[in-house]
Amino acid sequence: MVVVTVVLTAIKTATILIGLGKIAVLPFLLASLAYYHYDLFDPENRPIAVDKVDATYDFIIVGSGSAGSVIANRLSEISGWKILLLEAGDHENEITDVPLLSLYLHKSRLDWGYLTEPQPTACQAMKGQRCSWTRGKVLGGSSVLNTMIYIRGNRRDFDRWEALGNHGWGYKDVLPYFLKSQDQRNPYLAKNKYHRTGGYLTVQDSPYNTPLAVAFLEAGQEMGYDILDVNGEHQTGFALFQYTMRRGTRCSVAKAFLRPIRYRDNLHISILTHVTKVLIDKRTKRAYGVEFIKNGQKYKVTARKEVILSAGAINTPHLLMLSGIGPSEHLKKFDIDVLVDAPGVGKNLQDHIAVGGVTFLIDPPISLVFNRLVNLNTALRYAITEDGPLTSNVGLETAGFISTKYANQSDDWPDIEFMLTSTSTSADGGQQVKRAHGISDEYYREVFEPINYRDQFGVFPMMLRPLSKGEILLRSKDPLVYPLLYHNYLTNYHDIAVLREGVKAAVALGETTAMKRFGARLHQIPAPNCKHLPPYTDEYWDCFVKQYTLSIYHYSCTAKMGPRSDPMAVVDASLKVYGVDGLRVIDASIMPYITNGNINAPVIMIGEKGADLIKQDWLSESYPRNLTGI
Ligand SMILES: Cc1cc2nc3c(=O)[nH]c(=O)nc-3n(C[C@H](O)[C@H](O)[C@H](O)COP(=O)(O)OP(=O)(O)OC[C@H]3O[C@@H](n4cnc5c(N)ncnc54)[C@H](O)[C@@H]3O)c2cc1C
Repeated sequence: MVVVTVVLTAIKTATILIGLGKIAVLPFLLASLAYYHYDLFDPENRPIAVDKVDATYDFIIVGSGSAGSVIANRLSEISGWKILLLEAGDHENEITDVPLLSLYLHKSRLDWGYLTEPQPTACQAMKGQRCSWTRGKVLGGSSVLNTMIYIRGNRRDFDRWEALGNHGWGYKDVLPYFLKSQDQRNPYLAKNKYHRTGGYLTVQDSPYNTPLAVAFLEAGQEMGYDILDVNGEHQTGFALFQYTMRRGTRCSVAKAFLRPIRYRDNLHISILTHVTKVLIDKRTKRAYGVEFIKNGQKYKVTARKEVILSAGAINTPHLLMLSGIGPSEHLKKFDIDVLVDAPGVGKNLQDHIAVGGVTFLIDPPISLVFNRLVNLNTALRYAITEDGPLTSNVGLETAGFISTKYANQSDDWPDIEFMLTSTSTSADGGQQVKRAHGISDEYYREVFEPINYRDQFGVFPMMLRPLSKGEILLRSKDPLVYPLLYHNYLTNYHDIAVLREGVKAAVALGETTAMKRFGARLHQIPAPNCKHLPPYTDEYWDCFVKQYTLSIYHYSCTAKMGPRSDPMAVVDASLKVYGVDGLRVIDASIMPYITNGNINAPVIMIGEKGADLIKQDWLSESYPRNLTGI
């Protein structure tokens, strides 16, 4: 009876909350899960959320994403401190656990649903020329919607941060914080000094790979690259992805860092709570609390020690500006009292973009064709043996870090990451990928519809160190009105050139013997806006990269860390906001430059290190200075 009730509730959640009713196999999947994995369904497993918050806390954390959840865990280790974690979204659910279904979460109620302003330089294949900036609005933040790829970046990223004047952020300083979180389940990797077991965050290999995963590795070797651990000594080369997964299901930060501490009574978590402003004393310039809306009511809560903004690289600068910290002329236009003129807030926005549509058709039926895979058999495999196609991260199987001619070839700092997928845009017949990426009907119809449901693989070349920078501006002083998002992608010609070379290398990968074995051939229908240009020329590719420009959702750097001498720096190396006491930013916003790879692991590291910086400031001298715990 309990199982039946749980299944019915789960189906209701899946259909009403995130609109998954269209997957016919869903009820069966959920029933199998409930039967074999009651623990995953058990609502008692979830972090406990309070209905009402108290009047005051020691620390208030805004946002429970990849950084915020870590901070909530680490600060509440100190039993004498009382912590409040405020999150605009709701709990995760059973569907957010299933790796293959993550695209269904885009544009659902678990996504803020941001769209960029139309700009002519990129996303020309998208509806209204707007890029979809998917962002988690749920306990666990974007770690609940992401594709779980675990990449730490390159040691040079952090050494560059330090060289800018951010003492304590060099690679040797941050490596212990990557290790602190990690529970590496691959026994071979766990043995090397770059990995560790025993942390809260489970990192594992995919339980399921298609034959294409290994073929991609072989293709990389044929192109002259090594197969290596991309989170180890060197980065240039090919590898199967490592994922933040646990036994074939998503290991979000809520699962990793909040569930195990659900009984800590000094941590209060309030969900469906939208913070609208940081309260700052105008005279002393000290942050003393926040204002928020819950159940349609406005509330205030105060902090004895600090307010910590971990609302992510879009919402953190938005909140700073609403609170009077930002470019003064811009704030004045909206009649916002300027407390700190901080010109860097919302600027320096960096993201990783990839080129979509580099699709290869193949002959054997070995790729992830959606309607072939989501069936009773795969549902049972997922539920009983924790593997099978449902554990695939939407086909992302292999990484390739390569250097184009624009990177220093003798250095190990690649400028392109191939995301090699055993599926591609039209393998689901235009149902999910098209919707998630926001591709226009006309573009899809002309380019992809002719190969709906065909066996295919994709090479998504992602540019790692963009020079084009976007910005976030207020649209209104009403905190519930979304800000203006300008991506400015490809406004620096260098970025077009790097991506073009990335596409050429992707085409070359399809020509390797390893891929030709499957009859690989490039899908040739030209991009509609570029068909006047001769194919395979630089002019054609330069046009092509501006069409299906795909954000990889790594917005960052919008409240950057830097020394006081840098007028655009928003926080110092302790992540304290310049010009205000009692306020820190700890999330993807603080990166001065985006890291060389997918950024979830670096943001978790920032959460770990940020929590330690707080402890170092507030705990007595006798408290251990090295808090990495390893
Ligand atoms: C679809 C998708 C796929 C991705 N895939 C990968 C991947 O495979 N690998 C990888 O490394 N990275 C990936 N990323 C990126 C990575 O997940 C994010 O960069 C990272 O989670 C950002 O962490 P954060 O703490 O800065 O922000 P978030 O995790 O976004 O957390 C911010 C939290 O703050 C809450 N919040 C915001 N405003 C308010 C407010 N006013 N009041 C209360 N709460 C608020 C939000 O609801 C959210 O929960 C992906 C991201 C997305 C969206």
